Amino acid sequence: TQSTRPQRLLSAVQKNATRGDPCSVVRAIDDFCRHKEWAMNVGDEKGCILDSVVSEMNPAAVLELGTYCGYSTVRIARLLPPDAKFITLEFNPGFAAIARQVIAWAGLEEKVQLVEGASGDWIPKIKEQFGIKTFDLVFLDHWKDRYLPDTKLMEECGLLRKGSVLLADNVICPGTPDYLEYIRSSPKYESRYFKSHLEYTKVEDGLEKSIFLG
Ligand SMILES: Nc1ncnc2c1ncn2CCCCCNC(=O)c1cc(-c2ccc(F)cc2)cc(O)c1O
Ligand SMILES: [Mg+2]
Repeated sequence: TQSTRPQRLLSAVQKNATRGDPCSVVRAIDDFCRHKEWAMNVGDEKGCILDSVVSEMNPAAVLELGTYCGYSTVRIARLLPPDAKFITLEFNPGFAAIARQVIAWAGLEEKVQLVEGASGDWIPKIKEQFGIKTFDLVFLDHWKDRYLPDTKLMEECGLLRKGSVLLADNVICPGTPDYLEYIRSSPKYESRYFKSHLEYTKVEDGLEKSIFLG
């Protein structure tokens, strides 16, 4: 049977990366996506911006919306302190199955809790299910028309505290116009745009970093 792109990406990791070495997993995926098949990972250029935000925050609790193959999951988890809580939500079971194996190849399965389901269903249950009060960092990389409703939902569920950071991928391409309009005009957030490029291309894209002011 025909393999899927995530399956071919996983094969490239298993062939070219060293077990237990997150950086070699990141490099293997970037090489595969740049030279063999494009895939919608945050990529190396925006990934460095993600790294700097994670390192600067040293977060105790992180939420990722949209795991895909686990590329950004590995980038984030490799930088977290040992007792940090990291939840990543993936809607597509096929993607989740690949991501689990990519995360395991990197040796980071102990640091990540991959939950299968839709963000809108899970966000209201996170507090009770995972014993998390608030998130220090949320990385939004799922359906672009879910960024705004899910941000409002996280506010309503009390998952954000003064200083929580939302980092949103793809605010230019594919674009999240309603989210940008809200977050940049809301007095509850202080926002900054990090100009970059769509992963593995010359097309403009960027990350929007927004600090919740409470
Ligand atoms: N837990 C959950 N809840 C709700 N939805 C959930 C979910 N978990 C997953 N999804 C469903 C998200 C599916 C993938 C989202 N990402 C994207 O759609 C995406 C697309 C591009 C792209 C750009 C230019 C092009 F020409 C083509 C594609 C680039 C990116 O960096 C992207 O992140
Ligand atoms: Mg993305």
